[in-house]
Amino acid sequence: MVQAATTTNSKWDRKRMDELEQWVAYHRLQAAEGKCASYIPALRRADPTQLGICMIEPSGHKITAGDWEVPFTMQSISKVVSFIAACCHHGISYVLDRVDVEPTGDAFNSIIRLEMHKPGKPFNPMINAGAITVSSLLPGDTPEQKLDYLYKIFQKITATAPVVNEEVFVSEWMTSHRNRALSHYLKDTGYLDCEVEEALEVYLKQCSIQVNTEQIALIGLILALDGYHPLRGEQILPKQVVRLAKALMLTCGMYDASGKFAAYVGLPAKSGVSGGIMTLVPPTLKRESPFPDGCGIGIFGPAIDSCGNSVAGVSLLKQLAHEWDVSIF
Ligand SMILES: NC(=O)CC[C@H](N)C(=O)O
Repeated sequence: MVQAATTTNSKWDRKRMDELEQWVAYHRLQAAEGKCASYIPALRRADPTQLGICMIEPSGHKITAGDWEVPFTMQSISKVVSFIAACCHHGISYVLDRVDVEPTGDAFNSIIRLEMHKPGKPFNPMINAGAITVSSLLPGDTPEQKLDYLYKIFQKITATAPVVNEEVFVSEWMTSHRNRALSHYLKDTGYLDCEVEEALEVYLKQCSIQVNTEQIALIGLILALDGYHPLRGEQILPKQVVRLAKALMLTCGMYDASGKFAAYVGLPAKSGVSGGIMTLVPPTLKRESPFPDGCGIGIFGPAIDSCGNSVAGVSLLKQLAHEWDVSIF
């Protein structure tokens, strides 16, 4: 049985919470530098001044600050879960025959490299082209069956049944011309395992799964522990698959800002255009670390920058990584 994450009140904990609250109050102001995504009409209405964070340790202990309970859609954070799901079913080499593991330095929805390189294999599963290929690889003959496989993995990690935000899904489905173009191109070059509209339905529904920072932090925690679920006391995902996913998060997870994020924060992370960021601190031998046993981190701050990353979220993470010395490097 999965225990609910708990909140304790030790002195040390109070200190970490107080620091986090102060940082959230400060970095919330940075949101003015960004804007809520507007190319998906339903995301336009988010409150750009919101910022929240949840951190979960292997004990289930939770540290939170700001707007951590606000629901948002996973968007590209879901790409990590679908990549893991496809690898769990097919094995790593089958998936990597169809999507590469190289960063692009281009925008997340860029189409340019598909035609510039032969064969037109998508560069990595964290950009839209690669993620749509991965969604098409999920097992099942229909979008429902493919999503069902993905939902089961989501549920195993978070102990909650995924809920798709239909409004966000429909809003993107109706306007997804670029993703449709990418999907047609992938179909033409043989990198789609089902029909265009089916792959798109799976991809856009997985992007529309509604979460809050706690669920995102929980997924991050399982990744930090190489697939081990400490609250279930069980290895729920294969170690090699999780390690590969983390390498991809580090090199490609923040799109064309992944290099800067690795340099200034130093943690594997994945962002989404709704303003979510999933990141994690692996267990460390440095016992003076505030998180020696590791932790998962979920962030929500809907004002994003030109790369599609939460402005306030990234700036909060820079301070947190610096002050608490949690970079993996
Ligand atoms: N960066 C993102 O979060 C992109 C996800 C979004 N659903 C899209 O395909 O455009």
